[in-house]
Amino acid sequence: MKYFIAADHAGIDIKKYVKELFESKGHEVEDLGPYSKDRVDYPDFAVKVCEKVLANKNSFGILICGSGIGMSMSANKFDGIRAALCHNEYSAKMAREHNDANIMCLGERVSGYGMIEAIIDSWLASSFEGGRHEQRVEKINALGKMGSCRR
Ligand SMILES: O=C(CO)[C@H](O)[C@H](O)[C@H](O)COP(=O)(O)O
Repeated sequence: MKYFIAADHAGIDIKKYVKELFESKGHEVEDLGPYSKDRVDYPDFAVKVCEKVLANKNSFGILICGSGIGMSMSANKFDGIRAALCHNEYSAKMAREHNDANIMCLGERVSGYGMIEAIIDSWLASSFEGGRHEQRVEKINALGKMGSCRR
C-alpha cells in the first residue's frame, strides 16, 4: 500500500520512525516534509498529504503534529478525506473498521514511541467492515459535497 506522510516541527522527530515502521511492514512511504526542524504551520503540510491521497486511488496518509489535533482538523476540511486522530490501538482499529479512515493523525507530544508502534500495528491489522458502517461513511462523504455545512 502507498502512504504519504508529513508533519510539522512538533511531529518531525517521530516522522522518520513512523516512515521506517511502515516500510518495514512492506508499505511504500513518500515523505512530503518538512525536512528541517524549523517552525512551520501544520495546515500547509496537511494540504500536501490530502492532495496526494485524493489524487492516488487506494492510497493513505499519515499526518503528525504535537497533539494530532490541528492536522486532523485541517485534513477533514477536504472532501473525500476521513482523517482520524489515533491516540491508542482502539482508536486506530475503529478508524479503519468503522470509519474507513484514509488518513491517520498522530500526536508526537501525546504518544510515545511504543504506543505509536502499537497504533500502527492496530491500524494495519484492521480493514473497513462495511455493512452498517457503509451508509454512515457515505453520509460523511455527502457532507463534504454539500459545500457549506450550517454553522
Ligand atoms: O495542531 C497542533 C495543536 O492543535 C499541534 O500540536 C502543533 O504541532 C502545535 O500547535 C505546535 O505548537 P508550537 O508551540 O508552535 O510548537
